[in-house]
Amino acid sequence: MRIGIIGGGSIGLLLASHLGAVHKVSLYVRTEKQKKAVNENGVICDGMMREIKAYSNNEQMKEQDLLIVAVKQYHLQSLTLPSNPDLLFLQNGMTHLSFIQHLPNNCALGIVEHGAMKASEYEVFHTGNGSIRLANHHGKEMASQLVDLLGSEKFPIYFHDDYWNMLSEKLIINTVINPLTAIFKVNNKYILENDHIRKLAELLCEEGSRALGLIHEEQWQRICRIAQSTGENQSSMLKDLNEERKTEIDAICGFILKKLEGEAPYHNFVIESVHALEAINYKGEAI
Ligand SMILES: NC(=O)C1=CN([C@@H]2O[C@H](COP(=O)(O)OP(=O)(O)OC[C@H]3O[C@@H](n4cnc5c(N)ncnc54)[C@H](OP(=O)(O)O)[C@@H]3O)[C@@H](O)[C@H]2O)C=CC1
Ligand SMILES: CC(C)(CO)C(=O)C(=O)O
Repeated sequence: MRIGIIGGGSIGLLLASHLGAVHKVSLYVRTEKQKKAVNENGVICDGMMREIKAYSNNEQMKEQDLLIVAVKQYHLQSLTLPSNPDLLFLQNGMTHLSFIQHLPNNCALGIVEHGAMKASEYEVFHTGNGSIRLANHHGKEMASQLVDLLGSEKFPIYFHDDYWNMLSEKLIINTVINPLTAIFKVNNKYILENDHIRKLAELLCEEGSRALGLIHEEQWQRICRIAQSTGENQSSMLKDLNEERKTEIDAICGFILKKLEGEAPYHNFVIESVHALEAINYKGEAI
């Protein structure tokens, strides 16, 4: 299968390395510097090199059977996607649903439960072993076929029959753990270990569950399990702030706030707080 991966970040490089073992993978990047680096060095994941061809956006994109979109939510609008290949979107959050709904392509969605950290233009570390879940969105149903074609024992991929449930169950985790760990600059386990952060986490969980039609008590138990199992990790939002990048706060917490028509005071507070931290980074005011 000819697979194009758009975005040579942590997830794009991780996927290129794993899927490149079996499929013809092309990596679409937006800088000449990264294109040159990948074409000269391949993609290296945990020290293992895989030869991958990198292209600038749009070069031969329409010849791919499948395009996997691995850019951040806030970069989706910058993409020009050809109308024929099947598309698979892997973003955290849920604001991409409005972007996807108008696309003429067959579209599927996925959630990534791996941890990955980009170390250079062509190198990535697989920091948390997990799985990927896929569900159909619109057009020809392709998710179960992709599960069979792309999954392996080492890199498991599972089918989910309801994209809304699949994304909601990931979103509720991110809307609680990510902003609090980013604001307080703590690893995930502090959601449980610090009584004050825990109280705020429960309040965010209540708002998030209400917005998504999920049962609060069940979701709180899931969040506790994930905060424990990923206890030593930095959340992706904390990493974004530490590396002075924009965060996905609007795609994650902003989706909940919009669903509740602004009636979510704790979400409102964390959204403004994370934007304040982004602005402090941006202006170089951090102390
Ligand atoms: N990292 C992780 O462990 C996990 C990430 N996710 C989700 O996966 C998605 C991707 O995350 P992640 O890989 O970490 O993000 P990164 O920021 O590491 O990578 C995103 C990449 O997209 C590239 N990009 C942006 N715009 C374009 C464009 N127009 N054309 C081509 N490339 C473009 C960026 O390029 P440039 O470098 O030039 O800016 C960057 O390399 C996010 O929604 C995230 O929430 C989900 C679970 C875990
Ligand atoms: C599950 C969790 C919170 C792990 O860190 C995550 O998905 C993230 O950091 O974005």
